[in-house]
Amino acid sequence: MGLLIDGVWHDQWYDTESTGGEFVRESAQLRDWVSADGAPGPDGQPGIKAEAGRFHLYVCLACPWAHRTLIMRRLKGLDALIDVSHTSPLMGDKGWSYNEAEGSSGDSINGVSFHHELYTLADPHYTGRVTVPALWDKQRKRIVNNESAELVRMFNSAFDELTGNRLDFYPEFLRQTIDEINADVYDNINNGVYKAGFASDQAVYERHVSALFACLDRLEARLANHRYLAGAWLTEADIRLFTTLVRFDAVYHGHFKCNLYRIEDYPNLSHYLRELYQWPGVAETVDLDHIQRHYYMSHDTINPNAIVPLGPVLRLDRDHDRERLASEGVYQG
Ligand SMILES: N[C@@H](CCC(=O)N[C@@H](CS)C(=O)NCC(=O)O)C(=O)O
Repeated sequence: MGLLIDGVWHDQWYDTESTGGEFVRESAQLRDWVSADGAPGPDGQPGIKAEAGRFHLYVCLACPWAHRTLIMRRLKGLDALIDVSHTSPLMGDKGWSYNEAEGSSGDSINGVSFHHELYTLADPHYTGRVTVPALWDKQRKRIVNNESAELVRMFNSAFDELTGNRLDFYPEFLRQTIDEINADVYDNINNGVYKAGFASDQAVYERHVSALFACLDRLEARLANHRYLAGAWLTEADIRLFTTLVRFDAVYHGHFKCNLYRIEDYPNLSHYLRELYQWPGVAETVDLDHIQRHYYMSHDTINPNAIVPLGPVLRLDRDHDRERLASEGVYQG
């Protein structure tokens, strides 16, 4: 675990002392945008034209942010257009590695041993955290974008002409609802588990765990009469919630002490989780072995002996009862 300062790697745990025990996530810095015609991104980010075979996705299979991009890649039929390398699940003192002996795929594009080398290949003076996912441009030999929320949006539409896949996970008529849900879910759940788990102060931990479970209660109520978060359509909001839910009972409940309840204890959330897990293509993106090994073996301030628990047994392929609610599936643009 560490970061680059002026292109030099420093092994350093998150600094929660200067923030009163709070984990504060740094914003992603690389924000160029892949679009169908090379047009700029929605906030004016420099655009790059979508092309088959030009981009490579670097992920860690354990990472919930990277997992969003892997699901979108699969559901949008991009597997043949965007190839992938995955890191070792273990994040050691040099950060993410491509050590095949530990379960990485290796880096088939640049042949680097450590993920931070990709950041300094294009910018030898890079300063900041070195994160997955990262989308690599083979032509310009640099990371295009390292913000998963934006990669999800690009994958949703930029390659449609090339794939013929018109599934729209962010349809115009649902955007306001999706944006509102995303904001709540990001702050209290996706990032909420990290704010609880990395807190180094009792009161800070308690505040974030309380906010997390208050949000889970809101979602549980919503899912009583909505098949998906935005209603009858499956959208990116569901994909973004799924990657945290699927890690919850296996990791966040124990390792991050988010343990008032398990997802299994919520009737609607647990059945919803199983429906999404069983959605064609999704289960193949879930690697619970990498997920558990990553968290329990990479955070030595939290779990110094790096013992990985044997349970829980999740059985995500059990039946679910979500058919009782109306579904429109994914909107076709
Ligand atoms: N905003 C980024 C966050 C990505 C992120 O924090 N990834 C974690 C893995 S789960 C990471 O690489 N952390 C390394 C670090 O913080 O040093 C995104 O959503 O893409």
